[in-house]
Amino acid sequence: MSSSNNNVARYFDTMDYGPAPESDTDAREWLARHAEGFGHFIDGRFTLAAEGAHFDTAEPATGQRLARIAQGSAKDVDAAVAAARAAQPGWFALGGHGRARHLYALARMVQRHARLLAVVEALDNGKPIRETRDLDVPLAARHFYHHAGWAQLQEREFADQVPLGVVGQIIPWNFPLLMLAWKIAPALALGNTVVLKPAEFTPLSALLFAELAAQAGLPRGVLNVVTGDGATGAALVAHEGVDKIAFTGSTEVGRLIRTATAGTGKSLTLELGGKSPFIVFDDADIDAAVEGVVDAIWFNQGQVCCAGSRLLLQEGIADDFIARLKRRMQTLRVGSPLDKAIDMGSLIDPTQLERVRSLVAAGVREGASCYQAPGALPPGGSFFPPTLLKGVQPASTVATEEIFGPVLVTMTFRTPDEAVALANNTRYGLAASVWSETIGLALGIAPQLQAGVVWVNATNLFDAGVGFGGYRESGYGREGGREGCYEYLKPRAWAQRKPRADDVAVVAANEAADARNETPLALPAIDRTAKLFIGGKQVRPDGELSSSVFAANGQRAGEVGTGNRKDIRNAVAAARSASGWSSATPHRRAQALYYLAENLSARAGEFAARIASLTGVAAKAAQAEVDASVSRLFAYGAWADKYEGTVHVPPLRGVALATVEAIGVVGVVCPDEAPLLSFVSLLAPNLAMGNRTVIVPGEKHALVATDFYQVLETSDLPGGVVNIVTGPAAGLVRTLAEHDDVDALWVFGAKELSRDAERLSVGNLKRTLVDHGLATDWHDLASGEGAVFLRHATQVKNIWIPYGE
Ligand SMILES: NC(=O)c1ccc[n+]([C@@H]2O[C@H](COP(=O)([O-])OP(=O)(O)OC[C@H]3O[C@@H](n4cnc5c(N)ncnc54)[C@H](O)[C@@H]3O)[C@@H](O)[C@H]2O)c1
Ligand SMILES: O=S(=O)(O)c1ccc(CO)cc1
Repeated sequence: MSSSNNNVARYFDTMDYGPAPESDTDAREWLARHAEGFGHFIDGRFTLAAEGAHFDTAEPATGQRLARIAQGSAKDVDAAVAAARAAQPGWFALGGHGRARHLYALARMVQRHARLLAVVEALDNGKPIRETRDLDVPLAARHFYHHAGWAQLQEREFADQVPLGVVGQIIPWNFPLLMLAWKIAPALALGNTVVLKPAEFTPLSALLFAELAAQAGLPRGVLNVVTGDGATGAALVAHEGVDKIAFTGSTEVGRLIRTATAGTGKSLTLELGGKSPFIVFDDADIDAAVEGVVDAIWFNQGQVCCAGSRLLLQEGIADDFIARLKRRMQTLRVGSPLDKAIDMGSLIDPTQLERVRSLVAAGVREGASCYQAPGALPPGGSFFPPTLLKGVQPASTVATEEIFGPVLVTMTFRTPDEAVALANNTRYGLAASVWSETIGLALGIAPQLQAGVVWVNATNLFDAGVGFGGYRESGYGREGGREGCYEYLKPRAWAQRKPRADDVAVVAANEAADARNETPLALPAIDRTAKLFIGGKQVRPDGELSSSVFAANGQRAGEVGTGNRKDIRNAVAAARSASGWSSATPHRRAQALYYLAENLSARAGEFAARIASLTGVAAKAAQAEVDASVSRLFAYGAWADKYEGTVHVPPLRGVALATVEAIGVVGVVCPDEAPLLSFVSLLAPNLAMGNRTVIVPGEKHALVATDFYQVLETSDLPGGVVNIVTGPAAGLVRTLAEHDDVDALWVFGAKELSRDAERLSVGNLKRTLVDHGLATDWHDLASGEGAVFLRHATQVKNIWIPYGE
């Protein structure tokens, strides 16, 4: 036998792979054309950095210098925002079809240059070419195709919405091209223009994309790329000409951005970290689940925010599962990113390598046993082997901290309830994976998981038509699908809101009444101190204090309790324990809302008199407010069983169920205007969608809300679903915003209240809906009622269910 035959025979013995390198010639030529250094991409061309600063990036897999990148300054950001601002009206004026053509051209462009993009991405990030070629690039193209479709349909599907304007987008290094696509495709499709800041480690695919997009005819200024580090990102966040910040990255930086944008009126979406559970029940297809784990934690070296990094095994199968997993780990190949036969490439950078190493060491110190796949790692880069930590305590560092590397921790559970408790034992809520051959069990677990995405017998499935995003401290907002589009739009009616001028509504209504020669209703002779309403009962305020509420004619109309921090805490505890409301059927919630409407209607005269005396509006106007409130309760009763999810059909054999879930406990602060209607308009969508509320009525006319206690008491709402705390809004907003058991906060009223709500909600990253002091016309259906409130009262969970053999 010849020696070459001998070699072939050896491969049959070992079943080993030889190297299969992808050519990097085109990528190196492109880099060579920019050897002098890249500028920022502003207004359709590369522009020298205003202050001339540059930094070098390195190839993670070799540590060698890769490119010279401009460090963006505030001046560069300014130029990019100015270009985006100048381009935005023309871009929107192109119309949906015009933008659809451009998005379609971008999709085709990504496909035409797929190989170059895949190689540049692998060089820049250190991830395997197999992943950039087969996942990142095709999925990026799919995002442009999908959003070309939304652009085409915009005038019909989003007729009541307008674009936000100029959007600042900041992305991380783990999926540089894909994150770019997730961000810019919806923003551009819906008529916004963009300033994008890629991560400092991986700016190349964004620069290449911008260059190619200009060649593909994207109008100048529509997409601008400013490179640089966190300081550049911070300058973009701070820029007054930006209408929205869309951020993907760490929870830590997400918090900084929440604080920096608070009170500025900028929209914000945050896609943050995760510590996702991978739950395997004892009736799962074990070999399939082992493959699932490989994909969940060793894909992209575990630098995946939705990585299934906590393996939760049912006790009876744990030993067998771990044994099979270890065998599989021995076959994983770590190597050069451009080698088509490897499974794992390099971590992004030596600092990340060091962080992963030290977290694994901490895990071992905390008592975990560590198993690492054997085999030499390539020299030079930031390689780390597939790692499994066993015997991990649920409260330990490695079980709670996002490692963002190829490190899996494992724990066991006995019952489904224990599995859910362990899975939800995290501050994050990005994704979860459930493995069981019993479909009823898997689909019963999915709604109980606090996560924006649940994969059943699968992991890491994505599609442009299926929204992606987190619960809890994994952030808010969705990318992809219809819900992702709303993140780049605002209601047309809200775009016209004007700053609230105190008493404007009352004065206008009085003038209108005078003009019609109507007499305001007489002041009812009531003088009592209204208590608070907590846990279904009227209770005295903790501080035993009250303050006067005055009628429009200046006379004292009554007293309301002055709620304090402790009252809010009691109200939140009552709301927390009324969790049954969130799982009540939509039919039940609808019935409760109709019944509230019935009870309010029965007292219509009483409420109209109260509104007229407190606000000074004419009898007819007061009656109209009560009628509108009854109608609003009906409207949300109607929506309760109609605002529901969708079945997506992504390109795989299976479906993704977009389910609409309650957020939990929502704090609501009401404005003074239209005291009954605004109160009902903010309460009812929350009730309809299953939230429990702690509601602070507008201070000035709070007696209207305290009269509502009787409507609540004669309703069939469980105690704790609606809690009402009267008192000065400023302090109560602060307490609600800082409370970690409040999941969302809606604040309508003075501008400063919005700022405080946003700034102080940073602790548990609660979702906020605030008006920035802009008055809402509560009588106008487009402004005061409907889907925008329902969207804010819910979060979408996508449950992926692949099927077939
Ligand atoms: N939820 C998701 O969809 C998702 C996706 C990918 C990554 N992530 C998360 O991203 C993190 C890893 O990425 P990273 O290390 O690049 O995150 P990072 O937060 O450090 O950086 C992300 C981006 O923010 C910029 N930045 C840093 N400081 C800033 C500041 N003060 N103001 C504005 N911008 C600033 C960076 O330059 C970079 O472009 C992980 O925590 C991971 O979970 C989340
Ligand atoms: O969870 S993320 O890190 O954002 C992420 C995005 C896309 C993909 C697609 O392969 C994987 C992970």
